Amino acid sequence: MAPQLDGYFKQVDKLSESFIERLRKAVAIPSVSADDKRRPDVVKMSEFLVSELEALGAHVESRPLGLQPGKKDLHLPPVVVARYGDSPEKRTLLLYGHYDVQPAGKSDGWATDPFTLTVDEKGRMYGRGSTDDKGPVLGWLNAIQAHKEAGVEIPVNLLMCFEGMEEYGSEGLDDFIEKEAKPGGFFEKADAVCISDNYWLGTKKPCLTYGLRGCNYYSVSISGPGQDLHSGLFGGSVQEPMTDLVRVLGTLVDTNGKIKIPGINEMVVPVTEDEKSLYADISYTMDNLYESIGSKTGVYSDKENTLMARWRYPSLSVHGIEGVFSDPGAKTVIPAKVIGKFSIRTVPDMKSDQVDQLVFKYMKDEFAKLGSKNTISVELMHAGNWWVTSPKDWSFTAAGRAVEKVFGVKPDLTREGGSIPVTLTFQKATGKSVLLLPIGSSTDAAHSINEKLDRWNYIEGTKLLGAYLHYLAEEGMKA
Ligand SMILES: C[C@H](N)C(=O)N[C@@H](Cc1c[nH]cn1)C(=O)O
Ligand SMILES: [Zn+2]
Ligand SMILES: [Zn+2]
Repeated sequence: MAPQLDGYFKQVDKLSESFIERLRKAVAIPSVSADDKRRPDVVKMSEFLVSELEALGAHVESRPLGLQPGKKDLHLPPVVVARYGDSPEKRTLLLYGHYDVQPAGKSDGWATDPFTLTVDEKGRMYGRGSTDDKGPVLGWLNAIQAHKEAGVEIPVNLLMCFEGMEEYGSEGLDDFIEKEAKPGGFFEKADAVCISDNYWLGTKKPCLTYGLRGCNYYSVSISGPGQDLHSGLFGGSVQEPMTDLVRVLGTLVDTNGKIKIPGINEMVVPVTEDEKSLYADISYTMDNLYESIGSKTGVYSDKENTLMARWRYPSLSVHGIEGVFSDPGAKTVIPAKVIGKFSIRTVPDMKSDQVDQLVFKYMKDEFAKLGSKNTISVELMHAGNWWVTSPKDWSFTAAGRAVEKVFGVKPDLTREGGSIPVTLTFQKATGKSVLLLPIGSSTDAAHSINEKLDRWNYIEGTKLLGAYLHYLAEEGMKA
């Protein structure tokens, strides 16, 4: 195996500039799933993937998902499914990734245009989607290309599933996966599933991830006046929706992240001594946190509590308010209707529907305490489940060997604070091992301004993804 991998690695290095060009083209397509006006760009991004995969010789299909629930005449972007290799002698790996991105605008504070890949002198490649998740998705395509051009056979069959709504709760994908995993479906032959869509704990040491938090995302809308009002003419004589909203939002969570909604924390499984002992070996320091967040404003001063807060406890974040004055300057307006957005990251054993009921009741009760004549409505916008698995199967072993081969270290075993809604769906629908194999680092600023992927992570990460396929084939023979 080793000489074959050496040929593959050399080819990855040779092709590295073309891989960066591939990422440049992908980042230039603003495939923002949360913005209805950008839907044609999300579709364009799916077409880009189709043409890149076809050029590599894969069998590719663009599958429609129908209309987006709750939206009039707006179609969901297609799921791109592909097959590369179909040998009955080989194991089959199903890859999942997403080609949509979070919203981004220069006015948010980006140093460069978010949809122009900008590479600096240190090899940091800035652009929306560079690390989440266009870079890792293209990493798989790069791995196929480098194998082909090096004349090295890929020792497993590949199935691919790339979606365009992950950043909006993977609308419509659960049913699709369940159907395609059944006999006769596109994913029927999958022996394992691998997802590259999260991040290392630091900047140098790779990790294998065996857990994710879920995410229940809510909107709370408060309205009163029939239109926006002049605060000089009406301030003091009308009840203001914005005042009510900030007061109810302010009751959700305290400064140290404690969720104030009764019943939520009670659903969390207690920490065992065994679990506590796992944290000691993880390579993580408080400086890793400070480097990632760009400040020293963490809640805890030790790594155990910091990691537990990220991985195994729920959190509640307030994200924004629609309908407000948010430009520079001083506008004296009373907004007539405001919509707050917040989400709860869920963990074992929280039940999504029960969380919803607790949230709805709490918001209603807190609003009632204000004695306001305005009206409130709270809705769940989307929800995705948490997922935890055992990191001890053949796929994790294969990935651990690939990390050692490419990076010369044993990977950390981690859980992830973020969410990938369909992970549990893949596990349940296929009944197979699901592994998260990230290539991005803790400083990549996914979802934030100045998102980036380091050239080193992209290229060495492509080597890692390719090497994993070889060790998977080996481990698959033993399993
Ligand atoms: C971890 C993954 N790359 C990611 O960013 N997932 C999103 C998924 C999501 C859930 N609601 C909206 N988007 C996340 O964790 O926020
Ligand atoms: Zn994301
Ligand atoms: Zn992602």
